[in-house]
Amino acid sequence: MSLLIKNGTIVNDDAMFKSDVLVHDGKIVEIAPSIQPTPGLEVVYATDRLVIPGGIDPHTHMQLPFMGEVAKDDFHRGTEAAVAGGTTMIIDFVIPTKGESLLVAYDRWRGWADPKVVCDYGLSMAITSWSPQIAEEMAMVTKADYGINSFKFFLAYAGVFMVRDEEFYQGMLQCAKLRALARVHAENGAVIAERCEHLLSSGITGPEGHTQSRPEELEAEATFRACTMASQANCPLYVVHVMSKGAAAAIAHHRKKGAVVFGEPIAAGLATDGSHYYNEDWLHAARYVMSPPLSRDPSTPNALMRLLAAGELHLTATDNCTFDCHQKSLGKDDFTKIPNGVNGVEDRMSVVWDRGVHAGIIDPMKFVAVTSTMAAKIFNCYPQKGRIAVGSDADIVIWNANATRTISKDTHHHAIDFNIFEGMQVHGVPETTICRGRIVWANGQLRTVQGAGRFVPLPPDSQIVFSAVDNRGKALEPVKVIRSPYEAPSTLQAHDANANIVVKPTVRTAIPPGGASSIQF
Ligand SMILES: NC(=O)NCCC(=O)O
Ligand SMILES: [Zn+2]
Ligand SMILES: [Zn+2]
Repeated sequence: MSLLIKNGTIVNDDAMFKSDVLVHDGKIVEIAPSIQPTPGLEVVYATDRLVIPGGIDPHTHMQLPFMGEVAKDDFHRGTEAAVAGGTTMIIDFVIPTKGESLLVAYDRWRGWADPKVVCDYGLSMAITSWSPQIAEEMAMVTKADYGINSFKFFLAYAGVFMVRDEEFYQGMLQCAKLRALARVHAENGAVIAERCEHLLSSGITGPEGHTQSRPEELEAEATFRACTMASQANCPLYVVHVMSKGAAAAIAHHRKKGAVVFGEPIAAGLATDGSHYYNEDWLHAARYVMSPPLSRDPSTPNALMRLLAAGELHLTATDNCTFDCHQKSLGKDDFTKIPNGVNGVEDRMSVVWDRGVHAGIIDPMKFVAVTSTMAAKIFNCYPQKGRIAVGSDADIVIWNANATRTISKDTHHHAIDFNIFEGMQVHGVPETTICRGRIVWANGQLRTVQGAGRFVPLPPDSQIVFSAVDNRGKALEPVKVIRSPYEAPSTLQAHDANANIVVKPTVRTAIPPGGASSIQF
């Protein structure tokens, strides 16, 4: 099957130029200023439009069983929403229950996703408990048959997904050994659990309790701690859903010291804020419940976009994990029972264009970088994905930068009955979405086939993630001091003979490798 895209402006993360694009059998086979249509060739005109790599959303939770419910967008509805919004690949998470084999959980997720996806997808694996078997299985799933190259650790959701610091550290040592990326949900789960109890016992049962149980500094603290621990393990780290300025500052602090850390803001955090939790309409407020919560500081969304522009944050995702009004209402008497999660996969591209490019903060190339190319590089499927180039997969979006649309539950493709961006008018519209050479979205209509998407195995040792790690590791190697055997001073030897006499040795200060110390002994 062949397709010709004519008269468009190609945008990659590093260049923009006018050119035609010829697609054959799912791949881009030619890029040239003017390619002549041949009989039988389907031609799509992209005059005054941008031709961009399809979006890659590296953080979704389709049909996730969570908090006693199952997320409404399954791999079918969720990927339909994705392509309607200009995203052509998602990376979802296998999340085993505590103690469960990674291999068993992996098979379950593949069983859910493979028959349903309408676009390509990859998988990341959560580590929710620690044992020698889990360490061994981590090694197995990084092999080509399984195609996992990242592992996520939750520092929140006490008793469910949360791991202890020592488990997280062991997990990161194993990630570093396997050349896999560690990802972290960074919040202080222990303090949050305490605060939830305190708020409930003070009579605060509504969604405002959710945000008050998770002040921003608990995200900042956990982000700083995670970065520090990753640095000690010499393991690259990817912080998912960066929701606050404090968390972003922690990432920037560690990057300035040479750490390999990536930060991912999400569509919700870039376009809306935590004022919704205080809405007097309970259901309105509950719809926004997610963790970490949306920032209560109204200047945060713009600040996060500026940090993307400055390169202090690196790529965008959505954390798409949708629960409908009925599911949200299960927490009507207790905010800790409101299923956590919001939509985003359909609207991310438009939201980032609107708040980023249209607002004059980023240019179209940076837009491509933060919605597609960086994800492809970090998760090691570049340039198969994330680039308009000969040989790349024909995952392409024809983007109308001048059109606007109004986001609404009435027109979206999610399986839920509300949209957290309801009523928002956004500039930047995906007019045509092409997945591996097939048009799946055009003229406002889906043309998808269930199961037509493919699983994309993600190999370890991504260049952008691991190239600095070995040299960095040399500076962290343990230092041994070669000394002559210790001989006790004669005064000590004399007193040793008399056990009743306590000897106070001369006080001196030692400076251990890695920094000055005031330890006295
Ligand atoms: N974020 C959220 O509230 N729900 C999805 C699970 C997670 O990523 O923490
Ligand atoms: Zn999370
Ligand atoms: Zn998530």
